[in-house]
Order: sequence, then structure tokens, then C-alpha cells
Amino acid sequence: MSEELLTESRQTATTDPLVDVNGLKTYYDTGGILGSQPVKAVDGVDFSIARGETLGLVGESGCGKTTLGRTLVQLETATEGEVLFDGRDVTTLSGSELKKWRRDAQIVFQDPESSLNSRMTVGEIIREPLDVHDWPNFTVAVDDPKERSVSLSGDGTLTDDDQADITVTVGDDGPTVATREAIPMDESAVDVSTTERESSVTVSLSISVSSARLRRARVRELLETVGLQEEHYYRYPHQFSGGQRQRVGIARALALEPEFVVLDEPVSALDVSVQAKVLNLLEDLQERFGLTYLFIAHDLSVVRHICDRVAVMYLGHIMEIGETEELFRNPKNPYTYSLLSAIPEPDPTATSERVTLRGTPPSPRNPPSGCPFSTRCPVKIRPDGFEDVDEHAWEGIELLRDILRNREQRSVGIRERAKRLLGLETGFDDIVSVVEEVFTPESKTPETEQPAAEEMSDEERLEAALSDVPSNVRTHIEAVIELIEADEESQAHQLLVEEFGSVCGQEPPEHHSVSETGRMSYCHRHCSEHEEPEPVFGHLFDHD
Ligand SMILES: Nc1ncnc2c1ncn2[C@@H]1O[C@H](COP(=O)(O)OP(=O)(O)OP(=O)(O)O)[C@@H](O)[C@H]1O
Repeated sequence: MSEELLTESRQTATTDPLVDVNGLKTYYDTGGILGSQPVKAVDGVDFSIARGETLGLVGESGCGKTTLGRTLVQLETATEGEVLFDGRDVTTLSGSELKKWRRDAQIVFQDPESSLNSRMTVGEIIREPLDVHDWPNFTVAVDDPKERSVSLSGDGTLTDDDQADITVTVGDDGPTVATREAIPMDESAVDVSTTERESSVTVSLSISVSSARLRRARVRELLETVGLQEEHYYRYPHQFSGGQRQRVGIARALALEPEFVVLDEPVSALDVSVQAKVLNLLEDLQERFGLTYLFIAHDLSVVRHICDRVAVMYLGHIMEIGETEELFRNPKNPYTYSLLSAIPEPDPTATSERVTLRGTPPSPRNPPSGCPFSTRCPVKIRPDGFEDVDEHAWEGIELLRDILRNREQRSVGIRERAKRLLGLETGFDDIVSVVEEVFTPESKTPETEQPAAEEMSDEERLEAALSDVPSNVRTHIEAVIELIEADEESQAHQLLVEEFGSVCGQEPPEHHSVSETGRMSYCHRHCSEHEEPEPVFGHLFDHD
């Protein structure tokens, strides 16, 4: 497709949303006893997916991708917010209305091994949704050029939907019948007659083929559609390879002709050689049936290849969302940048700097206040007066604060928390050891320069660790140490927040438009007063 055409089709796509998500939250364990916090798996997201578009959803493990995908197809109940599907909020549907809508939105799971019932044949697996939904419903549309009132007798249900299973056209030479392509039924299986009056017409319909037979025929067609063979109908999942099993999962998802499909890591469990084939199949199916996809993935190169736009998720929030190529080439959000910088650069002469994120994301039970990424952000805004503190000392402050922040884990000792956060195997005996670990200048770490720690007093060890830390920082770190030694951990944390905190840890950011194509980024750095990023990370925002 030429560049121009691509742009044009994408512009058309974004003006016609099929799925429109507003303020969506999905929390788990909301009825927690003893005041325990819910898991805020999805914590207020807004985005839309255009008809025919593939939106990628990426982010570290546990950031809420699967929960978001499952909430969109109503396999999880939204705690708050709405999911508009063709303009209708599906979070409020229940009973038969919900069942009817489920046909339109399906999901393909990551692991075809565990998502397919091993005791059912492949045919039964694909047929199951058809049975559950009593497919086909034999909806009948009547096209009468004289536009008289129409009634139906015999088989079928009258509809004015242009996607009716059977269309009867009333004509001077008698009625003619057309069946929809997805119904594997010959027109000759429908016996139709009409009784016409001046202002009304009655259509009598008799269908001579059983639903069971049609379902079997539909399954055979679906097998072929996904690149399997008719004779696979009676085989069991264990007789197939991983790629074939995923094709079965895809056929099952397509059985009811959905408009929207959540693909939850559809190729992650497959051999690399098979991945491309399944991805090609998904692309072909999208084109053939006009499908809209939410494509959840870990593998960013796959996302870059297959998605029109990408949403980057962190701790239940969408940090950045926009057109794929633009976002990959020039990420605007510090988290997107960090995530992308972890991909090995194909061009060895490329100069962009890698950002290694420390530790793992915070728990969604206890997310940070302010920006969700604030505890790990490489370009977090500093408060006035500390702009010149060197990176190493500032990183020490952030680490110390993070160790103390995790109130949820208060039962876990400071030593253990430090160990988990820093990913170090060596233990920490006390706060002095922690301060030593996080603040000791790198130039002083070789053992030859220092007497062994056990030969030094605590004062000497702290002196060595904080020797390069500027006095305006050091005063506060010493106060923190005193508070921790007095068992006043939460006060120590409070002190760090008050002295070294900034807007990033205090207020949630806004979503800022960061490109002409409408890409959005959730970061305080886009506010005019904070636009000047620190020189060390200047390249993050100076990339065009
Ligand atoms: N049924 C559940 N009950 C309680 N917590 C849950 C449940 N399902 C998921 N979670 C939690 O919600 C958070 C988001 O999980 P989710 O599976 O949506 O993330 P993810 O980004 O899809 O992760 P992965 O990439 O590993 O699949 C995690 O902290 C997870 O432990």
C-alpha cells in the first residue's frame, strides 16, 4: 500500500470508532476485608478503536493488558466507566441483551493448549458457540418494492437488518430468495410463497435443512477459512501442533461472525517459525471480514508489524497512544521511551541512549500517587533547588524513597524490601547498609580504596557513603536515618516526599496531544512549565 493510501485509510478509520472506552476501571478484590486495597488492574483509561483498525496494547507483565481486553468483551465486569460499542454502552447489558451482543465481540487466548477443551473434538470446539447461540437464527428480511406492511409465517424471524440470514424479494414473477454468504445453505432449501393484498404481504417460509447440519457445514467452512482441513473435524486438540491449535481457537472466535476480536498474545506461545503464518492469517481474516482487533502483545516487533496504532500501558493507565510508526520512531512518553529502548537497536551506529528501568512496577494494590510511572521515571521532575544534584545521588534518593514507600509491604523488613527492589542477592543488615548501597559513589566501591565495612563505625560508613552528596540533600538523609533508627519509618518516608517530591509524585498528569496526528501522552513533562527536561535525558524529548 502506498504511503498516501495508508494515511488516507487510517484517517478514515479514526473517524469511525467501533469501540469507544471512557474512564474505564476494572478492580479486583473490591470486597476486601480488613480495609485491604483492591487490585487496580485497569485504573481509568480512555481510547477508541476505529472500525477495521488494529490497536496494539503493550506494557510490562501485570500492567493490566489482559484485564482491559477481557473487560472490553465483558468477560470481566467494569468497576467504573463505559465501553461504547457502536455507540451503545455494553457494560450495562445483561441477560439476553448481553448474550446477543457477545456474538459481536470475541477473544482469542494466548495459550491454545489450555484454552481448548481437550476432551472435545476440534469440530465440537468450534461448533460450541454456534450451539450456545442457537445459530443460525434464520432472520428474514423482506424486500417489497411496493413497501407494503409485511408479516412472516412458518420458519424464521422477521428483521429489518440488512445482514439478514435470508432475504426474500417480492416480485411480479413471485418471490425470490437469497441467503447470506456465511450461511452454508443453498437457496433451494428455502421454500417460500407470498399472499399479497393491497396494503400488506404475508411471506410463508419453510426451511428444509436442519440447524445441526448447517452448523456442521459452517464448522467445515471455518476449518478451511483458518487453513485447516475438513477431515480435522473429528480430531482432538492434542493431535495438533501449537500453530494448528491456535488456528482452531481463531476459527472458534470467528464462528459467530464477530465485528471485534481481542487477540490476547495470540502468537506468544508459538514457535517463531509459526508465528508469522498465524499473523498473516489474522491479517487476511481482518481484510476479508472487516474485523477490528485489539492486539495484546509483549513482542514489540510483532506489534510494529501488525498494528495501525499502539497503546502503551503501565500500572492500569495508558501512558501513550498513537500511530505505530510515529510512536516507535519518536516516543514522547518517558515510559514508552524506556520500553522501546530495551529493544536491541538494529543500527549499531544509532545514538539513542538505553534506559534501564530499575526493579519492577509497583503493586497495582498500592500504586504511587501522582503519575503511575513516577517511582521509576528517568526524567522525573525535580523540585526547585535540587536541579544540580548529580544523577547518582538523585537515584539514591529515589531508591530510598521507593524502599520506604511500599506501605503494603510494611510487614516485610527494610532489608528484604531493599533487596527485592534492587534485585540484589547480597543482604542489607540495617539502614546504614541500605544508605551505603544506594549512595556510595561508584568511584569508591572498589574494596581496595576502603577499609572493610566491619572495621568501620556506622558514622564512618555513612560519611564515606554520603561524601559526594551535597549538603542540602545530606541533611535530610541524615534526618531520615535517625527516624528509621527510631522506628518511625512512615515519618521518614513523609520527610523524603516533602523534601524531594515534585508534581510527578503529587498530581496525576493530564493527557497531552503530542503530535499532529493526535498522539496522546500522559506525562507532566508536556506542560509548558516543565518542558525543559534535564540535560542528561534531553534526548528523550529531542528526537525529531
Ligand atoms: N482474577 C484476578 N484477581 C485478582 N487480581 C488479578 C486477577 N487477574 C489479574 N489480576 C491482577 O491484575 C493485574 C493486571 O493483570 P493482567 O493479567 O491484566 O496484566 P497483563 O498486563 O495482562 O499481564 P501479562 O502480560 O503477564 O499477561 C496484576 O497485578 C494481576 O495480578
